[in-house]
Amino acid sequence: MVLCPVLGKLLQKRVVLASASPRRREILSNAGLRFEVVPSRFKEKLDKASFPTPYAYAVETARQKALEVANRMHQKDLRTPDVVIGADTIVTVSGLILEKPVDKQDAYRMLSRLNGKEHSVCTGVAIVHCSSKEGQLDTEVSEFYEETTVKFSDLSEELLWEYIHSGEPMDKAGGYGIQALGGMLVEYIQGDFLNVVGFPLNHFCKKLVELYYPPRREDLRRARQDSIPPVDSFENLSDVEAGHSEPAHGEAGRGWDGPGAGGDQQAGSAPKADGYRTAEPPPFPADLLELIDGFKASKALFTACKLKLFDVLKDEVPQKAVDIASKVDASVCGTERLLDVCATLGLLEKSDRGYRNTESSNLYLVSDGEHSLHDFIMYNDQHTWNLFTHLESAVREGTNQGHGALGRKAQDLFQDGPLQSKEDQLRCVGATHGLAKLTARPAATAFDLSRFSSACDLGGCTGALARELAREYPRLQVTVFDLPDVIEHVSRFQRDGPETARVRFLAGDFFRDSLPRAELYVLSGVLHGWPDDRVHALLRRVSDGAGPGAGLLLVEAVPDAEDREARPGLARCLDALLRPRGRERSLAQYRRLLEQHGFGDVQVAPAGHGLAALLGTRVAP
Ligand SMILES: C[S@@+](CC[C@H](N)C(=O)[O-])C[C@H]1O[C@@H](n2cnc3c(N)ncnc32)[C@H](O)[C@@H]1O
Repeated sequence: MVLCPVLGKLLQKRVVLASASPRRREILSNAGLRFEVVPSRFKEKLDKASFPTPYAYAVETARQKALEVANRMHQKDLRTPDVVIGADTIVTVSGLILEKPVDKQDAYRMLSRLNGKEHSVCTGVAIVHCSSKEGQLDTEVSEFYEETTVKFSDLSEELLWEYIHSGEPMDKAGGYGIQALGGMLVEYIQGDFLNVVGFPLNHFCKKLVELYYPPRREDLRRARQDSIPPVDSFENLSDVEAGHSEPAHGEAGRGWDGPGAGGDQQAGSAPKADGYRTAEPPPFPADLLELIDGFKASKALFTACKLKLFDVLKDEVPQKAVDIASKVDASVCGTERLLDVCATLGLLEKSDRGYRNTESSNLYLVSDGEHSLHDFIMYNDQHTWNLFTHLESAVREGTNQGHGALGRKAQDLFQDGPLQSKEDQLRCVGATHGLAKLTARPAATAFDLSRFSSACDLGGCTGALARELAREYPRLQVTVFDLPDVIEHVSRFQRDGPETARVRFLAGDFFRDSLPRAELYVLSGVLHGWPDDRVHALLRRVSDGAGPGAGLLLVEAVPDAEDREARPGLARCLDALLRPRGRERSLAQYRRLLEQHGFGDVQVAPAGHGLAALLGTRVAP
């Protein structure tokens, strides 16, 4: 839905956002704008001292970013974009400009500077209108900036470091993101919230009003006597009222009222049944094309990980394609193309000196990093990719396709014990570890568990959640209970920490072997993998071993209506159709399972990333 009629003015145009920021992308797409994303390669290295004000610097950076994309697309594409939007957000405190932190120490320096004080967040925005005349690119640039004042609370060192370790500060100006965890640091703001997130939508719309609905002649005549009234409202404007449909400086005669633009059809341009005029081309389906190409982007990432490109580039020093190609034993032309695609996807930075990892690639894509998702990506490449080639039959038959995709007989999939090669097992363990590292902290802190002194994480894999629990509750001893084939690999995923001594690993089968005694049992991401009879069998065993007052903590993805609308929910919904065994269950169904097995007083809390946590207490039998 187009929320603001003036944005409808851009619907028939090829609009490009010259920014890799997911936050800007979200703000603009939530407002109904359709656009392509082409991250700018302009390096933010203008001499700050040469600008009279910080906002002049932000506006110029935004302008350069947008112009770089406009020029590149004009040279490389058959179609020049109509509008390119560039933006640059900076944080200033006591006259100093803070951009994105380069590492954790830098993030600490920035956040300490902001601690307990007011600072200013300024976003410069450039709207570049492009046209091509005899093969030459012609551009007209409109620019503006928006400033918001933000006040941080007095924050402890501990909190600052905890926030830094969450990884959130790294790709954000000033080292914090107000829309997520960073919101906790902020006492108040004065001004536009979305400006702090990364894009001043309100001012952007006002600017479009200025451009697309310039004052009428009679207004100008009146304005000669009075002063020009500021544009402070855009909600009620329509083409009919304003009598214009192109920017003041744009090409004439291409007016089109897109759906939601609020304009009437004009005489002589018969509307078709789908609402578009016969003579006008329909809007460029950028979102659809992006969706069609989506699998190529995933496969490019999978291939780059398989070749270990990100391992080669983990040093800060940029490297040339030819050197990278020889290190990964691949062709120079193929490697160069893949590197360019990775740079376009925002996974690498490209400069005259070569390619290098972004901060986020160093963190998540290098294969041996503490937070590496390499195994998870490889698992998706090798297993999930194949599984999804069976989506059509899964949808037609309404059954899981694990047997087809994995080449096994259906009944084998319900066997306990090892089903895969050692190499596959290790990859599965690594994949589970990578994901569990992302979700462990919110799961461990969803409830106050300080009343328990012992816990047993059933199917706890490498102990990612167990370690978070031990870190959060200093008197808690945690046993991780998992299959022998898994426990065999866990040492590869351990790092030293003060909690290490309070986490132990025990090999066993939770359907057959006796379960360790504990005050708190944990089942995280386990139950959805089993059909009802197995879930009841497992819960019966847990319930039999738990004394009155013992806790059972469940952490599971819960597919509710809202979740299905979100992308991760959508993917999980299809996963559930394709996975070999197990089933999705609602929050109410999990709650009922707990109660059926003697766990009452069930509390529910969100555990982040679409997961829910449920905590039940064993009632006396
Ligand atoms: C999807 S993983 C969840 C891992 C972890 N709890 C988490 O939250 O990320 C399921 C875990 O259950 C373990 N598991 C499966 N069957 C088991 C059994 N019969 N006995 C013990 N553990 C088992 C698997 O080895 C795996 O580590």
